[in-house]
Amino acid sequence: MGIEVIVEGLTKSFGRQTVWQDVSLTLPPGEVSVLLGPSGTGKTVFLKSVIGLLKPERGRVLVNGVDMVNSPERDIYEVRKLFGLMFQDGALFGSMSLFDNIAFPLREHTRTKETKIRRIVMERMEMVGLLGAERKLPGEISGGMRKRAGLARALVLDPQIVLCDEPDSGLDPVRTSYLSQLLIDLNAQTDATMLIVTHNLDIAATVPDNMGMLFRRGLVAFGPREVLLTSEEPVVRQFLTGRREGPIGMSEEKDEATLAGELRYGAQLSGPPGPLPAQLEPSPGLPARSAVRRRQARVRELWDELPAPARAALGAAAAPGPGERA
Ligand SMILES: Nc1ncnc2c1ncn2[C@@H]1O[C@H](COP(=O)(O)OP(=O)(O)OP(=O)(O)O)[C@@H](O)[C@H]1O
Repeated sequence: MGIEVIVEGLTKSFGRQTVWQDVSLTLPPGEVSVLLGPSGTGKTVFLKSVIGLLKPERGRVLVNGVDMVNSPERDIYEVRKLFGLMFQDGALFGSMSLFDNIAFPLREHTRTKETKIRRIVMERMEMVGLLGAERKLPGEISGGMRKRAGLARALVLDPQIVLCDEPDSGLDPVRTSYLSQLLIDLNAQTDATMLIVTHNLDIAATVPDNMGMLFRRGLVAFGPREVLLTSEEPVVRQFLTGRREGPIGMSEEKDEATLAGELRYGAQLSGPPGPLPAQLEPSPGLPARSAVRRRQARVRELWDELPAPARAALGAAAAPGPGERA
């Protein structure tokens, strides 16, 4: 099972510019979480802070008992091995085949024999639907395939926490839908804790168990997806429904994929309260996600703190039973 990530009171500045302050949230083990936010709100800076590549001035990030902000570099380096990272641009080496790109972390960080490397790489390539493309160079394949190769590479060391930085950037809505399904399928197969940073509403509406949103130097909210999807907070409503009127201005403009997602989900979310967009299920033949059962138990514990619209969206079946209330 994936590992819990606890973020407490995190504040990050560059010189006099505060990117965000006092951010606290917990990524529940094995669940999929999405961090939304307009461009430039510091989502990438947040990911880099979680793995200890950037140093916030205040707060801590606890992973496996190690504080990724304040611990000695040696300890942070060890814990970083638990993470798989998928970067925005895939970050593949242009002169290496896909096979060699995906094998790279194994060759670089382990003493695994080539026969075993081959088995692991082929398994991961199969997971992301890239079998047959082993010999291709990154420049010879589509953007969607490059993303999937980046994801396969993030998975070769069997990470317990997977961080994806805008996995959808540059993808059309159809490819983004395939990618959304792939993220859920990978979670079903690995049970890793996943954090996806995005401003894509297709992913936000259909993939995560939990959602949060960064806006103007703060975390607006973080919690079960139903909390954000039913939130009355003006900035959250505007972001999720794509209205021009609201606190988000031109300087925090959205990209094409965001607008396409809004066409699909905006109407559903801005209309009168109704069923939320359904969360994706793993593809047929894959195991059920273990996170679902754990999340149900967690939601029952949280129940009394949840806003009424979120409880309504979760439905009476999610409520704690008579002797279960704290
Ligand atoms: N190393 C750095 N030095 C100085 N400023 C930085 C550095 N890295 C990021 N920033 C600033 O921090 C802010 C947040 O950047 P970040 O890339 O995290 O935003 P984002 O939410 O990921 O944006 P996008 O959605 O467009 O990728 C920006 O104003 C950026 O210029």
